Amino acid sequence: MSNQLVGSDMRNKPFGARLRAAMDTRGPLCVGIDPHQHLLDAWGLPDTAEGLASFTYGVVDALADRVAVFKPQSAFFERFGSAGIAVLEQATIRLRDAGALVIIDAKRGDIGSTMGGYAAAYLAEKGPLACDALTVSPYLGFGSLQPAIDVARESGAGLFVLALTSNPEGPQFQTARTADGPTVAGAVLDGLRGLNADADDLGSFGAVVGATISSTDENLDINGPLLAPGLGAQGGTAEGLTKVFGTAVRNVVPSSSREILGAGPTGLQAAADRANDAYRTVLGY
Ligand SMILES: O=c1ccn([C@@H]2O[C@H](COP(=O)(O)O)[C@@H](O)[C@H]2O)c(=O)[nH]1
Repeated sequence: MSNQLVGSDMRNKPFGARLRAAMDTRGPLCVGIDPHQHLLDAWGLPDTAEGLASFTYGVVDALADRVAVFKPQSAFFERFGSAGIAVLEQATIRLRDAGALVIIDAKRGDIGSTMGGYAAAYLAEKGPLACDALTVSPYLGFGSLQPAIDVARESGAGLFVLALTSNPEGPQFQTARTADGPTVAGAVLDGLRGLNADADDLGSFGAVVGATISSTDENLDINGPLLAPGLGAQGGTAEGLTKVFGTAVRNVVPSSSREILGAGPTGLQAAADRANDAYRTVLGY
């Protein structure tokens, strides 16, 4: 597989352009790296920072040059304190060096001045956990994300803002109406549409929309990527993506963690290739 698609020649392009190029070349699959305790057990690894490292680097070595996008789940690295964060840091560097894109799933969200701290850690070009994109939470107000938006624009990174999450509790807040009329999710999508208005093909500011939501009346045409977790273990299917995303389906980044990781170290490549083929067909790659 080629390492060139998002390699050094593309690092100066905005996240959206790099994402489109990576998905065009390697297929749309995003592999979630979620080292659950039960998966460490299943892989015959101890529930320690060393076990975490073997698991994570096993995924990196098997898939870094054949999958376009990876989404490490920060919670499972934080579980091991600084030693776990060091593994996340190393894995991110190795994946990016192999030409893959890394979305760190940390769902950060705070008052604007504090968002600047998160942006410096994850989104600034030389940040200690510099990645291609970060998941963020808009529940302190869409405007509270501005410092992260500013840093992302400057460094060419991207953001994925929670809109319609895959968990059954999500609608309690996300489908509630704001004082201005749209739902909370609708207001998030409107904000993203504005941020991506000038982007050529795919903007760098995406939404998280679960593959499990079955359908929505919200307008998902935001000229930006739509990160779709919830596939496999949570019940979402490749075929169901067309129903959820309609005309925006080509901008979907289908993300699957346990379904792929559960194949074990020797089954990873076949599981990823199988999933990628299924998503290629449905998303039109
Ligand atoms: O709405 C959301 C947002 C994020 N996630 C995260 O994605 C993975 C899903 O893991 P699976 O094993 O493929 O179910 C996990 O890290 C979640 O925190 C989500 O599921 N839904």
